[in-house]
Amino acid sequence: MTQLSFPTTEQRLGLYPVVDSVEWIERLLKAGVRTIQLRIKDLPEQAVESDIAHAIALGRHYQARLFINDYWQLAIKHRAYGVHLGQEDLDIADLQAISNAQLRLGLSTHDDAEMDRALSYRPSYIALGHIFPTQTKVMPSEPQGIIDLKRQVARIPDYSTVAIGGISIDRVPAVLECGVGSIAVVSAITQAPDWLAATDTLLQLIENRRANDA
Ligand SMILES: Cc1ncc(COP(=O)(O)OP(=O)(O)O)c(N)n1
Ligand SMILES: Cc1ncsc1CCOP(=O)(O)O
Ligand SMILES: [Mg+2]
Repeated sequence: MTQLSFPTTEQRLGLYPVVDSVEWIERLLKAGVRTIQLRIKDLPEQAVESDIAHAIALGRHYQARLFINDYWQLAIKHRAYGVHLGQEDLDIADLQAISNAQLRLGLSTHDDAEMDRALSYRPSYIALGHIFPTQTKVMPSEPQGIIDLKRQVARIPDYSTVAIGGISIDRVPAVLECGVGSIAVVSAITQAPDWLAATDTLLQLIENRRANDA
């Protein structure tokens, strides 16, 4: 087997919205977001291919870092910037194919053992979480919390890291204090009464820049 190797990505990926439609991808790219994930769950490949292809084309147009969740074959086929996989996905995905295609790889971790496993693949980034309780995904484990996040980020100071799970705007300063390079959010944007205002505030807090008026 050839050695697995994945391209690096920025150590600080900044604000990282995770969304479930091309409409959200387009409006957030227009607003100035530059790291983003399309996360469509549990549909057959043929039902999602055109949305995935469209999202990847938009990512390219806006020169953004567009990650595809789960659907790694389609991400390879349409040449996405990167793929995000969880621990269960690792059991079935062909990492060699992702490496051969030179897509960036992001991996989820929930504890030290999962981080050790993830590090053995030398991915482009490591996601940590869920940090706080979340309504967006049913989680089998307890939230990690801030103290564990800080300890785990300190374990891998040279890695690109992403915190996810229950991160509301008011929790962002405490999460940034942990030294993490990126904050992934779903509901802080998609459930906000004013998504553009929320995106603007998150960009200011995390990247020290303003959103474009959409
Ligand atoms: C940035 C980021 N972190 C974690 C996840 C969760 O991935 P996974 O554990 O595979 O769960 P699903 O998202 O597939 O339900 C993520 N998508 N993005
Ligand atoms: C996909 C995912 N993986 C771990 S937590 C989570 C959902 C995060 O959503 P929210 O930001 O709304 O808590
Ligand atoms: Mg997954």
